[in-house]
Amino acid sequence: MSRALTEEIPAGPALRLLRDGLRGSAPQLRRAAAWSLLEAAPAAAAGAVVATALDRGFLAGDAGVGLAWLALLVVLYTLRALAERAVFGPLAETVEPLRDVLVRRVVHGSLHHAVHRTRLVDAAGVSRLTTQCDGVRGITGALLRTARPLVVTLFAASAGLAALEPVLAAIVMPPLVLSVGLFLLVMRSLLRRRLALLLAEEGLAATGGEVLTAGRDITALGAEERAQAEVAGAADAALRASVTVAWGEALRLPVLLLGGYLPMVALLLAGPSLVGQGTVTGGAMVGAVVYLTSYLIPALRMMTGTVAGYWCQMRVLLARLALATAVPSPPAAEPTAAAAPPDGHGLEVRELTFRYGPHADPVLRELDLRIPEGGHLAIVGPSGVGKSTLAGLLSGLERPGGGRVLLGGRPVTDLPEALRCRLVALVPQEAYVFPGTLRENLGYLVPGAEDARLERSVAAVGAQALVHRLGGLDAELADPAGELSGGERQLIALARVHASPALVVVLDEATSQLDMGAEALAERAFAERPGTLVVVAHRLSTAVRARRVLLLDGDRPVSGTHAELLGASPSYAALVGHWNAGAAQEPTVSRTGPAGRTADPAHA
Ligand SMILES: Nc1ncnc2c1ncn2[C@@H]1O[C@H](COP(=O)(O)OP(=O)(O)OP(=O)(O)O)[C@@H](O)[C@H]1O
Repeated sequence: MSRALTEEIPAGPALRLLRDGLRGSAPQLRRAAAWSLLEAAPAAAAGAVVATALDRGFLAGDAGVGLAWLALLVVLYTLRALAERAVFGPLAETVEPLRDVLVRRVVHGSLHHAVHRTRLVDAAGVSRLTTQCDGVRGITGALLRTARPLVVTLFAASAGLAALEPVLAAIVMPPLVLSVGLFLLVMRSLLRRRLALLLAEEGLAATGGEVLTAGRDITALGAEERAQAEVAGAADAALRASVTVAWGEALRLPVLLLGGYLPMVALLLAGPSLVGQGTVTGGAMVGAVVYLTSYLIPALRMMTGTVAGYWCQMRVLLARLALATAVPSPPAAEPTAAAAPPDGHGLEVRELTFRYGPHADPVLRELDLRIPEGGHLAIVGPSGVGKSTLAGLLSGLERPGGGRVLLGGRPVTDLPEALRCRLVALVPQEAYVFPGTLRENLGYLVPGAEDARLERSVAAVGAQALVHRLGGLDAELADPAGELSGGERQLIALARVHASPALVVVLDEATSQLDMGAEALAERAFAERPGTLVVVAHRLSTAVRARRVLLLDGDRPVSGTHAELLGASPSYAALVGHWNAGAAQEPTVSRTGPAGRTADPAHA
């Protein structure tokens, strides 16, 4: 087995994931263990009961006594059936929370990778992972149903045999203990071989699937031989892995022979002379055989077969989940730097460079920009030039590839996340309104806020009519995406951020679905709110209202007031011309905007 393969299925994270998933289920597992003791009653007593039934009943010529003792077995098996039934409750209460923990990990990990773009996350991948969570739940349930009674049976039958006749236990136990030890030793290699087979089979299925779906392309490119070689290679690998597993499985035989059949032969060889000498009774001999054949040998067979198989599948699934959901632990912050709050809420961008992939062209290249505390900047530029990217960088959601983004003199991405989320709010174009009451939605960034504060923000951004129509702050939004228009959702998101304590607000086309009047009102509300405001402009009027405008235009970003840029930048003038042409469809844009606020070139 290759080293790479073993590394692909690390045990540590898989076992940690299982431990985390079972952490809250200790009481349920204790309850299941308690029922297991009752379940073990027949395994502990069967040999002794049979021995007594023989010695005192059937062999002593009193069949009634023998039958009475055998009736005790019926009682014990009935108790075991009741215990088996009762154990399902705690088992369900164990495996369901385990599944929930795993699904939460999947969601958390997927969101983390999607947000930080550290891994490609698609719906099919997430759904595959949640199916694997179900797999772990099922196998854990199966393991708890099989491995738990198996262990209990091994101990109970051994103890029963020792109590029945120590001489016979001395014959049976040493090879049995040796075989269990041997199995635990070979289990590791068996597990590795089964894991290798599973991976090889998956590899074969994946290669075969790819070749089948790309059949036309393969024919068009004349790549039949190569495709055939790839499938044949994967099939060979699966075949080799199967042979290795078969050899590994063969190890079960010596384990069974040593632990099960060798004691049986020893009992049969030693039995007649022991019985003849009167060292043991005939009933005890039969009782020992009952322990061995009815409990110990089946338990050994189960341990080396079914349980090992379940455990192997479980390890694979858990390892997959652990790898897929692992998120890097946040870098340790410098203690003093992390503690220092930013000095004010002005933004400064120094030689900022950003690209989405290591080999992609930079979206932003060595950009310099200053937005003083309380400043109001509009970002404009053609589609795809990097406006939203810059908005994400200013908010600290993206980490610069080169250069720095400083908030109050401190790199914005270095701020403790809770502080950054309190200080900076980004409102994207796609407003998110979640199912819940309007109050919960509006107060999401200020938990426990008084209604008056929320209502002030609602009024400021012009959402009163909407809130009134929905039925006030208590109104329940069951399906916001279905029952609210895009513009209405934007109004709620705007009011939510307006009510928040954020000192830096970045609106990324956050008013794009409002009409011009509503947009002007909302922007004025934010301009009048204390703090620094950055608006990615959807319309010319936004740029006109801002104190300063940044035009992103390829490698030559320029900034100034609207009037300055109109005179100095042909690109800006062209953009304005283009906007004006588009605005002819909409109500006229005045120089001061509907809110009557004149752009002030004197303030940056
Ligand atoms: N997650 C991403 N991965 C790779 N490339 C991206 C990603 N997001 C954006 N880009 C690319 O980066 C460039 C800038 O995108 P951005 O969304 O910042 O532009 P924009 O100016 O806001 O565009 P628009 O006005 O159309 O919203 C575009 O070429 C875009 O395709």
